[in-house]
Amino acid sequence: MNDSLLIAIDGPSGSGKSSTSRGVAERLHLAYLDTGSVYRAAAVAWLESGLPASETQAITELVAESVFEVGTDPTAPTIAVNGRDVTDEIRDPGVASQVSTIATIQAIRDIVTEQFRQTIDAHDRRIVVEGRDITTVVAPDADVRVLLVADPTARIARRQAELGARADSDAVVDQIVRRDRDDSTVSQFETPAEGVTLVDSTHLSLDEVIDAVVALVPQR
Ligand SMILES: Nc1ncnc2c1ncn2[C@@H]1O[C@H](COP(=O)(O)OP(=O)(O)O)[C@@H](O)[C@H]1O
Ligand SMILES: Nc1ccn([C@H]2C[C@H](O)[C@@H](COP(=O)(O)OP(=O)(O)O)O2)c(=O)n1
Repeated sequence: MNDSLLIAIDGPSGSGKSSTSRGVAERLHLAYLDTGSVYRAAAVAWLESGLPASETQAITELVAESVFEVGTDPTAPTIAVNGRDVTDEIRDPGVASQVSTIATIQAIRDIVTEQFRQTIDAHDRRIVVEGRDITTVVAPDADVRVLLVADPTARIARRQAELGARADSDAVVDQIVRRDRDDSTVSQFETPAEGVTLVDSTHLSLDEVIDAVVALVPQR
């Protein structure tokens, strides 16, 4: 019997991918892979290196030589690069504002995509994977494929609420609107690809979104 259950969730920044994916993984006892955390950890390594953004070849080599370790427990996801835990550091606004430089280098996408597929296989394809190109590139053959969207105003408000006192309005808008624009030059996460279910979370609670995704799991 094939009991794989691979759930792919894509969407723009602040649409609720991480919260939803973690909730679905917990409910269905699946592992959880936050692919964005790897792009963010690669950005941490690059920013530390001091290489200019124009040095794409050297940045690609740096990422190729880096070792990423992703903790896939949905209750406590972690990310380390070259043996250093950067779980908290990857959320710094300075990383969020620069990460698209990494994410728009196609050679880097190819390297990490291969690593994501290895992680999926290492979990016998019982995993929820979230990002921007999971339904289209990383795992287009997933059992459940969802594009999770929400109005930009809702996404900005959510991110501001999350950052609380740390929130700088201009920076939050930049991280949502400008970053999505940059990221969408390399991934298609604004309209659902064929076979992908669109879920709009603008007026749904987190529990309702989790219910909507769980309801898509094929019964066998
Ligand atoms: N359906 C929802 N309704 C209200 N707030 C939500 C919902 N889903 C997520 N959030 C909140 O919005 C913020 C961004 O969610 P997150 O899961 O980090 O989004 P993403 O991974 O897509 O960037 C978090 O603070 C989260 O708690
Ligand atoms: N599969 C993926 C995952 C993330 N990315 C890019 C897009 C973002 O700029 C960064 C960080 O992604 P992340 O999902 O952590 O971003 P948000 O939390 O949604 O704001 O990586 C990507 O290009 N492809």
